[in-house]
Amino acid sequence: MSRREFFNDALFWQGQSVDAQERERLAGHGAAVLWFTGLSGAGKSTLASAVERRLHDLQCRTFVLDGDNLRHGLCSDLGFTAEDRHENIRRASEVAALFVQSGAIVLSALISPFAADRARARRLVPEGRFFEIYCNASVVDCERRDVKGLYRRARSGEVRDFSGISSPYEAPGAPDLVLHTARDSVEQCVEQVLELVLARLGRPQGAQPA
Ligand SMILES: Nc1ncnc2c1ncn2[C@@H]1O[C@H](COP(=O)(O)OS(=O)(=O)O)[C@@H](OP(=O)(O)O)[C@H]1O
Ligand SMILES: Nc1ncnc2c1ncn2[C@@H]1O[C@H](COP(=O)(O)OP(=O)(O)O)[C@@H](O)[C@H]1O
Repeated sequence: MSRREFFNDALFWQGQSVDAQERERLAGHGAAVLWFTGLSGAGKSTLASAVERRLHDLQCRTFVLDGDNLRHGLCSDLGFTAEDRHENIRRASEVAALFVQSGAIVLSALISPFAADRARARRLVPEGRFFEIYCNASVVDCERRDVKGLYRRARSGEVRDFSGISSPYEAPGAPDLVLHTARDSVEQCVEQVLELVLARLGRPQGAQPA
């Protein structure tokens, strides 16, 4: 990046004015947040990593944010009370915004049960760069999968404050995309995500419509 490009980027991110042409050029880089939300077991991690693989094939730079890399480090002091979840999502949102500034596509795979927290995450990135992707699978469907055995432990009371059972999950009212993960296959859901992202951000060279 030249000094001029760097300077313009800095102005852009400080919210100061750059001329329209320059803004257009900056908007041309593919940075964005794909914010997957849904119950535990709804398919967020599976889809975030499958979409990430496809984006790598398109030479996009990506970063996945999920419980594994956040709750073991940056958020290791947090549990699952509403207060701790607000803070978890606040930190994740700030990290996502930083990665967007670096030009990456961030794929967030957190339950993020509260609409207000997701709305704040959206506000931290430039307009049109945040995609709320609702992995829509019911408690019944997720419990049937019970990928990690957590539903069973939540039903027995061993795990407390469990989303969808003993802690609320606010489904998105107007998400950018709804994936019916108990109806459609992983491959079908991945195609739906890519279609949305490529349509809104523009196709990197070599990307073909599905
Ligand atoms: N009480 C309770 N409720 C929900 N989830 C629980 C709980 N305890 C542990 N886990 C595991 O933690 C993962 C969810 O962490 P998140 O950071 O995504 O949660 S949140 O966004 O702050 O609500 C979640 O991961 P996923 O299953 O991938 O969603 C669970 O494996
Ligand atoms: N369309 C689909 N999208 C995502 N996952 C699916 C789909 N169909 C079946 N699955 C399965 O559901 C499970 C979802 O688990 P996971 O991705 O860990 O969910 P989450 O990250 O939301 O907790 C996986 O075992 C996955 O193979």
